[in-house]
Amino acid sequence: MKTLKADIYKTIVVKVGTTTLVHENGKLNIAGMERLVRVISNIKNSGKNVVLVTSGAVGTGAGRLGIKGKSDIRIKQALAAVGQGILMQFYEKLFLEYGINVAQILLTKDDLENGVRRQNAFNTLTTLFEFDVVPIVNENDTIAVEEIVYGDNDTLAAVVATLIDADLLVLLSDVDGLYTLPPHEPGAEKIPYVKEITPEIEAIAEGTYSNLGTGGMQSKVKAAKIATEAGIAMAIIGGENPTDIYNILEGTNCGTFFEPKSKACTSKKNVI
Ligand SMILES: Nc1ncnc2c1ncn2[C@@H]1O[C@H](COP(=O)(O)OP(=O)(O)O)[C@@H](O)[C@H]1O
Ligand SMILES: N[C@@H](CCC(=O)OP(=O)(O)O)C(=O)O
Repeated sequence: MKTLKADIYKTIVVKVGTTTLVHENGKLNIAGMERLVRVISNIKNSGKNVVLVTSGAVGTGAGRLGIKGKSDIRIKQALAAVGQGILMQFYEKLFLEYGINVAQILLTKDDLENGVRRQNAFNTLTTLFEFDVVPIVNENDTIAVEEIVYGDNDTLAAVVATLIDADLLVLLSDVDGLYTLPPHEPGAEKIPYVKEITPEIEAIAEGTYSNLGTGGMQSKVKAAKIATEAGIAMAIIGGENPTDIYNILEGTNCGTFFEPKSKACTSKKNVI
């Protein structure tokens, strides 16, 4: 099935979830990260702007310190502070193998809703594009509590995509799309194309989460709503096969594709 024409995607936000980056034991999935970095580097070399929104700081920190099970917010913040550096060190090493420069950007909800800070985030991201750098974004977990937290990077990625007026948002997860039921349940079937996010689509996203992930499918559908309403196409694909991003860029459907509303009908949110 065909989706949209490839060359319309000039600016792409790729979000990768903890489940793709970190093994169940908290150690980094080196092969998974290498595959992802190779694909992003190649897309960057083809002349596109790419932002990588990465999760995995809490999971990586927990693996390094040997902390198991679900933790409260204070512990998670400390684990994220440990894990973020480990993640960035790894990304730095892998991207450099392909000659790609990266930058770390840590944001909170407050930053993206406040006019001056939002403008500064926009300026930094777009200037990094001018320098051909891949910005690597995560939530600033140290200070992101309750009122100012997105809590899941799916929403953060969608808001970043609207900030920079991206053309495409791709979410990589441990599941290769949105299913009619939680995917381990009998009879669950993948939904390849979502033309409109109806209450029925929102309802099927409520369900179980993986052990490591945060928002589950619910936050991915919420992200799709934010993105498509801003005229940005979105896809959910399996994190094990990041080369599927090429298929989406070529207009071939894989995973679940969410059709964007017409950009002409949406306001440009980055004009401040
Ligand atoms: N209808 C559904 N379709 C697909 N996945 C679902 C559905 N309902 C619940 N899920 C769960 O959502 C999980 C993916 O979200 P999450 O754990 O947050 O992963 P990630 O770390 O990739 O963001 C899957 O492991 C799956 O079990
Ligand atoms: N900021 C957190 C990410 C939380 C999150 O959204 O995780 P996930 O559901 O795996 O994308 C971290 O780096 O661990």
